[in-house]
Formats: sequence, C-alpha cells, structure tokens
Amino acid sequence: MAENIVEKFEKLFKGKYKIYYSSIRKLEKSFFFMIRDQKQKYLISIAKKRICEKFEGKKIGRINDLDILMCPTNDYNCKVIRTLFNINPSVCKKNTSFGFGDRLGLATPAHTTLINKYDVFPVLAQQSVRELSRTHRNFKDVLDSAIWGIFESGYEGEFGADADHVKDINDLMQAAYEGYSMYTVDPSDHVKNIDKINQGELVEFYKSHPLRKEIEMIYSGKVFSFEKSKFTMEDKELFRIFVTYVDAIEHVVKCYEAIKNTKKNFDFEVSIDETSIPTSPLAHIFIVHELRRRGVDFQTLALRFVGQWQKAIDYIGDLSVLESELSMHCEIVKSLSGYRLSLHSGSDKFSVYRIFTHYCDGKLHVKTAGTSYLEAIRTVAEASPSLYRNIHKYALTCFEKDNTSYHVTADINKIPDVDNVEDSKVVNLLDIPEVRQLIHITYGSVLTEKINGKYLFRDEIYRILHENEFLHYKRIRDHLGKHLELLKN
Ligand SMILES: O=C(O)[C@@H](O)[C@H](O)[C@H](O)C(=O)CO
Repeated sequence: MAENIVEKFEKLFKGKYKIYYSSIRKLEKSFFFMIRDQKQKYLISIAKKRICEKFEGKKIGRINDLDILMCPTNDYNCKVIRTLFNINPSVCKKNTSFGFGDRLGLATPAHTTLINKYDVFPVLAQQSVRELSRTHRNFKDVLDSAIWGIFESGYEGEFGADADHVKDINDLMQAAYEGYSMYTVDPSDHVKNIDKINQGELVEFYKSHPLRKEIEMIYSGKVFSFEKSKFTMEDKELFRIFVTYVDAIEHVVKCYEAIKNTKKNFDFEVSIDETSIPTSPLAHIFIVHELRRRGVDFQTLALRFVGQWQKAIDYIGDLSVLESELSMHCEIVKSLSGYRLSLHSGSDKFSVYRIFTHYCDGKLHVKTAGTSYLEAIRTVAEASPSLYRNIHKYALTCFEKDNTSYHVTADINKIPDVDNVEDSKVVNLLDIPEVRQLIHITYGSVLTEKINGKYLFRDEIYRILHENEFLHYKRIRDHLGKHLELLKN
C-alpha cells in the first residue's frame, strides 16, 4: 500500500522531488516520508485532513481521499513526529556507547547506518555548550536535527541525547526541558591546579574546610586494594587530592541534585577530561567514593588520562605509560563497579581504541564530534576547492583566537599555501594533522562569520553538502566506521 501511495506521489510530481525511501512510515491509513528538492528537505504527510492539521505545512495535492501536505523540517513539525512515532532519546542499556557529535546537524542519517553493523548504543544528539555557543545553536536545534536525521534514515532503535560539557545549571535545565537523556557535567573550572597556588593559601583552605575532619576520618591512611594494585591514602596525598577536587565535587553534587529534581531516568556523566592534571588512581578512587557518599548516581566518568588528547589527531604520548595507567583505572572501575569510563576527544584516536576496549572489557563510552565536521569539510574540499580555499584562509586568521579553549599545538606555519595546491589535491590537505586541527577548532568562526549581514561561508557550506549528500554521507560512514571497527570487542 505504501509503495502504491509513493508511486502515485512520484507520478503526480513527475520526479520533481527525490524521495527518501528509507523514511517511509505508515500510521493507520496515513503515510509519511521525507523528500528533497535542490535546496532543502521536507516532510510529506499524506493523510486525512484531521491528521494533516497536526502539522505546519502547505497542501500540494490529493491522492485517493487523502491530502498531501508538504511540511518544513522545523521544530514544530519535529515535535509532531516525535509524538506520532515516539522518537525520543533514552538511557544507555549497552556496554559500549558512542557519541556521534554533529556540529552541522546533517550527519545523523549517515551515523545511523553504522549502528546496525556495530553493537553500540548511539548518542546521536551530542554537542557541548562550547560547540553550541560557537555555532549559535541550542540543545533544541541539536536534538531536532538528530530526530529529523533518524526519521530520514528510518532508524528505529534507541538513541541517546547528551548535553555535553555543561558547566552551568541553567544549561542543564535547558537540556532537561528538551528531553535529553544524558547530562555531562564539567566541573573543571572548580578543579584547583594546586601547583599554581600559594602553598600557604592551600593549607589554610584545607585546615579551615568544614569537611576536613570528616574526610580525614574516612580516608586518612586508608588502604585500597585491588586485583593487582594497592593504594594507600597517605595524609600528604589526601591533602593534595582534597584541595584539588573538593570544590569540583561540590559543584557536581549541586548539578546532579538539580537534574534529579527535574528528571526521573537519565544518564549522568562527570567529566574532568579537560583538566590540566592527569587523574591519579587515588584521585579516581576519592572522586568515586565522594560522589557516591554525596548521593550522586553517575553512569560514566571521564578522567583526564595521561598524555595529550588533542582535537582531530591521534593520541600523543607513550602508549605503554597510558596502558599501565589505564589498567589501574580499569581495576578500580571493575572493583567499585556501577559505572563506565568515558573517553572524550575520541575523534581519530585510533592508536588507543584497542587498549581501551581491552582494559575496559568493552564497557566504555567514546565521544566524537569534530571528526564528523572534518568529513563535511572534506566533502566541501572535494566538491568545491575554491570554497574550501576561502574557508582555509579565513580559518588561519581565526586559529589563535579559537585555540584559546582547545589548546591544540598545531604549527600552522607548516601548512602549505592553499593557493599553490591544485584543485584535485585540495582535499588531501584534510589528511595533514596541522590542517585537521586548524579546521577542527575554527568551526565556530567559519560557520557564523557574516559580512553585511550575510554568512561568509555557512550558506555555501550547507548548499554544497546538500548537493553532494551522497558523498558527504559516504565520507562520514567510512571515517566513523573506522572508529567503530577498532572498538569492536
Ligand atoms: O569540541 C567540543 O567542545 C566537543 O567535541 C567536546 O570536546 C566533546 O566532549 C568531545 O570530547 C568530542 O570529541
């Protein structure tokens, strides 16, 4: 029946639109699917008038006794399809989960095609507050884009929505209002870098802290024994760990209580991956015990692992040291149980995936985001070398400013002059580590810069990606597939 309706639609509009056959859904006697023209995508509702009236849209014809409504893929209509088809984020129920961050809101249909091949729980809506502020999007935009992408691809499995690297309770509440299923609280602004603070001030802070006596009672001299490792909380170490993390833990508790008062069922992640100091095994133990003692039920914990986890490129550091540290952290996780480690900046960290999968025994969350953006810009470079050249040259002027909160160490002077690269070779620039970091962190400037009220690049980028959707989706499938292949347990 659906084929019959779609055939009649195609005949009626004589191939004017491309139909996403994967999106066709039937609900009682109504039919819904997505189409696209040269400029944008639409939802088509072929239904009785009373059903069509649920949507915002334009009547463009009738088939049998049903109206054909052409609807914009806007927030209003997104809410209608979420209700009609129960497309809502849920908590993770698998050992391995993967964050498919999507800065453009275009990648989900490519991301979902990977899920059936790999047994991971997909977090299809994931953006940090930093990304949102740089792209001028909000949590609603991110979730809407993911849901339209799910509808387009016909994906019917569960998925997560992660409000990532949230530092402010107001942002948490916004994400909760939109129905997010995962909240990643980033207390790093409250983690003290004690090597840069006057020792006298630290001692005064410690001695005068209201929790000091209780903490000393619980942890001073305590021995924590695990399968292969043993750690003793000597007073000197307790002092360092307490003054470093006590305020951060306090902040996490406040955030957790705020969410707990708003949502019943959600995944909670604590993320200290962006602190300057690697998390020691004893600090890991202290943080878990203190969070639990304060009533925080967290599902994932993003530690600051040893080495450099720079955006867009592989891990920088001694893998044997990482392996040794990770084995201790995983012993702790296994013993304290009830949570998984979360690996941030997971994009392109190919050399460490096997190590994490092995020591975590496949119980792991991995976050990526910029790597899907890089594959989009790779598509632009392939389809429109001239547009890429302009993006590239503009990105060079923004690098220093945009790097203030990403801290990549790319030496942009090593980057070839893009005007001396022939068109067919421009795409290869995206394989140069310095170029990857340049493009990865300047996304906000590139996507939002305007001249005389007109976007400098944004509209052109979306146009090129719309026109080259097949190539864009392929690039993402291939590259994210490489990540997931290495995560297979
Ligand atoms: O760029 C960002 O803010 C995000 O990608 C953020 O770093 C995220 O938590 C991540 O690690 C994705 O790789």
